[in-house]
Amino acid sequence: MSTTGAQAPDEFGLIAELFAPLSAGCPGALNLTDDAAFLAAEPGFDTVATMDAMVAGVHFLPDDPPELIARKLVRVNLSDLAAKGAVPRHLMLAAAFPKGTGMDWLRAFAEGLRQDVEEFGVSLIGGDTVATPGPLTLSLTALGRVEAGRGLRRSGAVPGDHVYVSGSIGDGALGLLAVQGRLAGLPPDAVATLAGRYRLPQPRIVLGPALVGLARASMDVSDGLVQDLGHICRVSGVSAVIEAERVPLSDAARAAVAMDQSLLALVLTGGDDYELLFTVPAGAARGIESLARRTGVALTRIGRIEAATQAAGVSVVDADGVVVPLPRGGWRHF
Ligand SMILES: Nc1ncnc2c1ncn2[C@@H]1O[C@H](COP(=O)(O)OP(=O)(O)O)[C@@H](O)[C@H]1O
Ligand SMILES: Cc1ncc(C[n+]2csc(CCOP(=O)(O)OP(=O)(O)O)c2C)c(N)n1
Ligand SMILES: [Mg+2]
Ligand SMILES: [Mg+2]
Ligand SMILES: [Mg+2]
Repeated sequence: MSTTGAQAPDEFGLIAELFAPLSAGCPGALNLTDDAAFLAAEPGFDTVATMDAMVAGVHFLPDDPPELIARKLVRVNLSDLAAKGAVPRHLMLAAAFPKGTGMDWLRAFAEGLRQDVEEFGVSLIGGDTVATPGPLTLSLTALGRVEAGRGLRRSGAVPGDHVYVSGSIGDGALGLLAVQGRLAGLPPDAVATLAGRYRLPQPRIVLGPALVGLARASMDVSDGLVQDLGHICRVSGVSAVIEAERVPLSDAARAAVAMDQSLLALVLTGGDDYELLFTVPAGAARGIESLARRTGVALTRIGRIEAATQAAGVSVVDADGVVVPLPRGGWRHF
């Protein structure tokens, strides 16, 4: 690689050394030496395309480890593909690195990408690399495939459906508090677990495709459980009730809420979960149980779909059926 010094990246050397090896699984990417990549259309499949951006200070902390920033970027996108029932195939990365970013940082970032490209069996087929006077800004496009016409949508929930969520809710939002040192009093192993869930979400890439033909509506939880279920409700023309005590909490999150009850609202609305939220007909409970066993992912019924009441009407009720007041449903950038 031609650089003017060990720590001075050069745009084309960077692409050749750090990113081109990640394209190896896709011959049409031409080793990242052309204007664009060529992807053969696959008969019988729909291509599913999604894009999420991440900005330092907004989605992660500027001094988070570069490997984990890269892997979180991959995972938040694969989470969207999983939510559509799609199997991930290709990634495209637009990266705006702050001027002065050193080669060590960039190598570590590419190493994180490499780990997840390998783990999830995808290829980096293109992108763009620029320098910015602003904060680190990353955008990833993820392409996947699903049997034609069978992809899962946010629309399709009907009154009487049961609402399910995968894994546990609230760890990501609590994890941000953990990495900021704002969960003093929590045992160190719980702090570490929550921090890990914030920095390295686990996209449900096996569960998502297995929900095809089973879920009536599906999305991933990124902004916050309540707000995101509101999106399903709005496009499905229904409302929903979440029973707060049914929402699955990890042991670490349970310990945090036991320490400070006010954290329950953060669990329900804080986001950064990257779990799947879906509805199924009431009679599908056995199918869901066996799916949970097969995938090893906990699937918990947290509520029900009802006829539309108000716009995006999601209410959260406690064990006595009393509405739990929440200041907001989830994260909003604006
Ligand atoms: N700047 C944009 N240009 C085009 N489409 C966008 C833009 N921002 C968001 N979208 C689209 O709006 C929809 C909702 O986006 P978003 O709330 O970010 O979904 P998610 O939380 O799953 O990433 C998606 O279909 C997304 O592709
Ligand atoms: C440093 C930091 N502050 C705050 C948050 C909380 N946060 C920022 S964006 C966001 C929502 C998810 O990001 P978004 O860009 O909306 O992704 P999408 O919903 O499009 O998948 C959350 C919960 C965070 N992850 N990191
Ligand atoms: Mg998005
Ligand atoms: Mg999503
Ligand atoms: Mg969002």
